[in-house]
Amino acid sequence: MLQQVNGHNPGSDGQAREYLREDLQEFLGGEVLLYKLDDLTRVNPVTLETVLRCLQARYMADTFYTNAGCTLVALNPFKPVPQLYSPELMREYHAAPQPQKLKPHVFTVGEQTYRNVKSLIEPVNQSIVVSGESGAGKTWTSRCLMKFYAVVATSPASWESHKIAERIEQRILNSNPVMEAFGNACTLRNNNSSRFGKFIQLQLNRAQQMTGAAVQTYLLEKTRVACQASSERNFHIFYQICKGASEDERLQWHLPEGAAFSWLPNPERSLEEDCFEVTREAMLHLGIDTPTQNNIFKVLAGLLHLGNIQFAASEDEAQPCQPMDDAKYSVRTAASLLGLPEDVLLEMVQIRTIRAGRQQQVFRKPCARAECDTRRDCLAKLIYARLFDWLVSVINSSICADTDSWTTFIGLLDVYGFESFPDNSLEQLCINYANEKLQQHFVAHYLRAQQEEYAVEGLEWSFINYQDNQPCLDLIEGSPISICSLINEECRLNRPSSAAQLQTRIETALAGSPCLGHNKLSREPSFIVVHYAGPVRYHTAGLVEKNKDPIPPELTRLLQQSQDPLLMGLFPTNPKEKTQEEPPGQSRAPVLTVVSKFKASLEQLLQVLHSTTPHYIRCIKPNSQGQAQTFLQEEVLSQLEACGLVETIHISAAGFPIRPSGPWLILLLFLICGVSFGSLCLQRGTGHLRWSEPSEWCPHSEEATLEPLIQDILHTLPVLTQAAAITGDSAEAMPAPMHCGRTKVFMTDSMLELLECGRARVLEQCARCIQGGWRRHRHREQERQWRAVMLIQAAIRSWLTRKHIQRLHAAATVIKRAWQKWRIRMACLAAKELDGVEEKHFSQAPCSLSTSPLQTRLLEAIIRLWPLGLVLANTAMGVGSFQRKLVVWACLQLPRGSPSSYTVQTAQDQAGVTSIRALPQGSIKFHCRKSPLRYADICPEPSPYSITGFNQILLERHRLIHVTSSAFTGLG
Ligand SMILES: Nc1ncnc2c1ncn2[C@@H]1O[C@H](COP(=O)(O)OP(=O)(O)OP(=O)(O)O)[C@@H](O)[C@H]1O
Repeated sequence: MLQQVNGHNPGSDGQAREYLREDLQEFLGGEVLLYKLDDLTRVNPVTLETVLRCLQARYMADTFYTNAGCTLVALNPFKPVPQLYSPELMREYHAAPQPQKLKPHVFTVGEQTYRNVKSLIEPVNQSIVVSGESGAGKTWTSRCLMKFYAVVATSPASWESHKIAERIEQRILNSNPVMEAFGNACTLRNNNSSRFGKFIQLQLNRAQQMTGAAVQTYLLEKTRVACQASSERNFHIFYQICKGASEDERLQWHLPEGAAFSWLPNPERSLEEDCFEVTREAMLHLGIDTPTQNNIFKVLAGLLHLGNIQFAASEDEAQPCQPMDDAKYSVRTAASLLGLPEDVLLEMVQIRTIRAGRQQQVFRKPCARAECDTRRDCLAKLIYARLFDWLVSVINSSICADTDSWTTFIGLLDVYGFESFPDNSLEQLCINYANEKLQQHFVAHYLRAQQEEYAVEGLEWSFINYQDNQPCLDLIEGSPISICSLINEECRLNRPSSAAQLQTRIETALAGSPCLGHNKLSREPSFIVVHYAGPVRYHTAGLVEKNKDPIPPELTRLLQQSQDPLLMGLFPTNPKEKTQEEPPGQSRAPVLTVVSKFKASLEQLLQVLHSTTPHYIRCIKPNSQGQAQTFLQEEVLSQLEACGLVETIHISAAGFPIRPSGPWLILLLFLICGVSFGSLCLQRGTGHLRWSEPSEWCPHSEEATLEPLIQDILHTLPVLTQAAAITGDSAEAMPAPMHCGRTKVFMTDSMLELLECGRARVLEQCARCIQGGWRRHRHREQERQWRAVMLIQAAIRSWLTRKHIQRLHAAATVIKRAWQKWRIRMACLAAKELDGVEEKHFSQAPCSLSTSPLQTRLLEAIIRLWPLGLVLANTAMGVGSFQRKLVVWACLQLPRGSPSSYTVQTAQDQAGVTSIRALPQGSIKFHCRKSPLRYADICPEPSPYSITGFNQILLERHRLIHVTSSAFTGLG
């Protein structure tokens, strides 16, 4: 046995009951804090009582959302909880890595669907089915979801596109108050009850931004325009115009303050939905300008006056019934507001036109008082239904995106809740039929399909009983005989319908159905249908007429004569348009009854739902009085029973209710076991893995490949489990079950959690590995770049140095030239400094000497004796100036070229040589202390001389003679 419900083998009934009682006591009396249980699958045992107690505990702790496996249970708080729906919270759920780990919320469902669309795993389109009884909070929930998508599915790309997206979202949100004003009404169960069903398709583009929306409506309860149950009200819009119109508008629309209208019951009740300004504002945003709005409200005022036309019974059948005295004003006003001639309007209501015979001769038959009332009501219903449809089309044209601008959608289905009144008719039958269909979708999609799949896949599964409503659906819509088919047949038979006859037909033809009942004590003809949400008794009186919904053709023709611009648009005089109002015999098309039209639209809706991944939100009404903090167990219990929540939890808890968010499992298998991506694909909604090419399916080969793969994972599990236990990731250290079917892998939520942990670890390792590799690569790259930078720097430096040296050379040349000039000048100056007398003689001597070979020889002889010569030259006595010079010249071996290349200075007043100077020998060299390379830290070799040349002082009196160069350090 693979699964056991609540952990027990179904043994004997008594024993099982005993176990259950013990479990129940243990659970309820135990330490478990019920309000902390976010998921009802953790309730143990799963019974109505435990589920109820858990929901109650959470409700009293102001926790309104609870997971129940695949379903979200939403309890109506009946009080404002603004912090629960703030944009910040929406963003928090949107940004959360795993929104499922946050507290259960309608935003979790919203985010999950949004991520599913993003993941692009088939089926990409999503739908959210919001169900529950009237007043449970379906419309509120849908509104919340729309606001959520308006916040999260916006375009952050550019300011302009953001503005466009904002405008679209605003329009989509503005459609709510308009549709609620025209389609909602205050009923006994809900002050703002939707009197129509709607499917809102939120259209997303490739970037998953909301680009538009489309609204599909179902079965507006148009009878409410002319007939309201006691303590109920007409559609909100009538009260809005009566309460919110300005003085001018009141005059125009003939709505004086405090005026009584028979179709406006309970006007004294003030609701927050009566806000006329909100509706007008929203209409304006949707592109309905003020003149058109005024036209609409004028027509609605006309309908209110039409309702005040009461007829007096005619004593003569041949004479038409006349309106009562006080109704004449109403006839006049209604006619003027509807743009119709007063007499024609009255005549059309009073007199029926009959066509008979082959020539289609026209006969006029005055109607009885009741029929006059019916025709009047029919006129009002016809106008209101057309107006509502027109409004929906205007809304759609305002919010709908071009077909090529959106690729995916999220559908929100908000249909009227299950209804059961003391007096139920065709409207309730249709509403409850729709609810049965949706329940069937849930049962088929989730409860039955999942269990059947386990069987097909070869898993051992102990089937859980659930309430399958298929027999009920068979009773209502089945083929060949069902309630719908019988009612339709009555319509086609074109005979006076009898309520008793219809009851008998239904009872006889459908006697075998387990869902058909009959209250023998009831005197009124009726039948009982045992719906999944409980038995409902439907009265057969008027059922066939309502199903026919006959619209006398003369009424349509009347409205085609209207001079009112709005009615002219609603009732065009288009001969091509063939409606069901055409007299029988002129059209061969089968008569479209209300039931057949509704059935067709439901089928269409179900087709859409089947093509999407469904998500379910069950709204629960904690009490029928609409009071906060009041949890009435009995009322909630009946709702839990009705929606089969306990069965859902059973299957979710015991089964494999994985709802993965993306291709994580494939990735995990790929990482852990090396499976290629192509070989597996994930089937969303069920959370099952299957092979990607079912056409090439070969069970044996597949099993052969899949089985070891799964075994590998199962072997990895203990490791994962231990790691999870160490890190405290998962509370349960026991390996969770995972099973391999023929073509799919099945696993539970805890298993999913475990695998998620393993995947996170593997991904972390991979990330580290990638990071290491990347760092190494980056380091190498940086080194390469560093070297290149050095090279470039060196090249630039050497270029700069070359440039600098060239500049220095140029400068040196300039300096050299200047120096040479200066030296010559200095030499001249130096020469002038010397003793002038001897100079004159002496200056010629070298020239003569230089030319005389004798002198040359003499000099060569003396040259070796220069030290002695110097001494002689230095003696003050006995040696003349010229001789002294000669001796010095000879001793020092001074060059013989230019006579100005040396000077011998003598003192005038003193004997002897004062100084001997020579002009610089050789070239001037500049040495710098620092390298001209800009950044190089290189010092030149220290040089003993900074500058050579200039004056060589060979002999200086009063000092020692240095035959070395004087240092001119300052010139460096
Ligand atoms: N989450 C919520 N927070 C606060 N109030 C809520 C919430 N949900 C519902 N309500 C209250 O309950 C009322 C009924 O809710 P709503 O109109 O959504 O019910 P419904 O299921 O759509 O009913 P119907 O089928 O008749 O249209 C709302 O007008 C609102 O006052």
